[in-house]
Amino acid sequence: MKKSPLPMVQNTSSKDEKRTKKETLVKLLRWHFGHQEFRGKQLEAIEAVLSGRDCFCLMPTGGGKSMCYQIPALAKHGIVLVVSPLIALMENQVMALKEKGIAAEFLSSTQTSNVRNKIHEDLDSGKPSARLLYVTPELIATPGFLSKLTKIHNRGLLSLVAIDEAHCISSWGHDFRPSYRKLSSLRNSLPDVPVLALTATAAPKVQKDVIESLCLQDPLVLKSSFNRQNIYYEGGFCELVPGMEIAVRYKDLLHDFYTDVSSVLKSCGDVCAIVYCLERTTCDGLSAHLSKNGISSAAYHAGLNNKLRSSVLDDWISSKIQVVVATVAFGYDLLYNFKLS
Ligand SMILES: Nc1ncnc2c1ncn2[C@@H]1O[C@H](COP(=O)(O)OP(=O)(O)OP(=O)(O)O)[C@@H](O)[C@H]1O
Repeated sequence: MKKSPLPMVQNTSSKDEKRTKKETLVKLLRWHFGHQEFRGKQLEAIEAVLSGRDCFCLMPTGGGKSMCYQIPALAKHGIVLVVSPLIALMENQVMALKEKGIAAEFLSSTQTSNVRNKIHEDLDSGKPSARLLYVTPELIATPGFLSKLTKIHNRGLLSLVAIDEAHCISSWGHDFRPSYRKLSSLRNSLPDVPVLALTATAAPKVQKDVIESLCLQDPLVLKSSFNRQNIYYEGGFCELVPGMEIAVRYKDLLHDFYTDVSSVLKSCGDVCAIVYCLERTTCDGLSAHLSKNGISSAAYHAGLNNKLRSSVLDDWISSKIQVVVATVAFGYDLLYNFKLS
């Protein structure tokens, strides 16, 4: 169902008007997304970009980063351009927005030329219906697309550029993507469009690199707390605390961490689990220990060939095995190669 539009935010400055602005934004949040209040630094980020200021926003995974550009798309005339590293993520977000009656599109090589042409026609029209346009950094790097963006901007129709997973721009980050570095061309071509960089990667080196590479000007830097209420830090060896979902224990204080992991898993019952380790040899050793103790498990790391990795992943997803003992290669493959792309 398509909802009728709510009032746009006006560019005003007095205290009363500021309150009205906030109320309007909260109304948009409730009306379109059904959330009662903004979380963490969302409102600050939204207000910053709506006032035309660049913003660097650090929020934990699942912290609600997308709201920081989705609300501005509804609050202001024009299009919000969202740069996202994964087609699967773009597709998911666009689908979810369309279900809420919000006009959003993505452009990717996976679409038929018919679909792409329709989106381009909409963008070329003086009054595009799309409020959010999701694209990959590779598309931004093409001269044709950049000149299209410039035309949209010259018609006063580009309100914000949001760079999701902005840590991909930094070679210090864990997901470096060379095409992200070319995003600096956006600042040159669209000098007065505010840029919002969003990431969950907290390293100061990465933050500095993102801000410099994107040529953010006097950005508002926002950092949400990464403290999770459901994570409990233990001083020594003890049992999982009732009501707490996760307990953190110091490995060095444990007599035998293989045995400890094994008994924690057993106490959790018939649940599936991922145990992350820093080294491949630890994955192999711990997985063998768990299997010997009656917990069906397999190791997963970059030292195994693709076929074996894929079959471990399938076995875990289909619950044939209960536990995967993995290096970070597991999360990366899951997201980028096998199931979600
Ligand atoms: N103000 C809010 N109140 C309640 N729920 C919210 C609020 N903002 C966002 N959410 C919900 O939080 C969840 C995570 O949001 P979102 O996907 O934007 O997080 P994210 O920070 O982009 O995560 P990721 O790092 O995985 O990309 C979603 O289900 C979203 O609807």
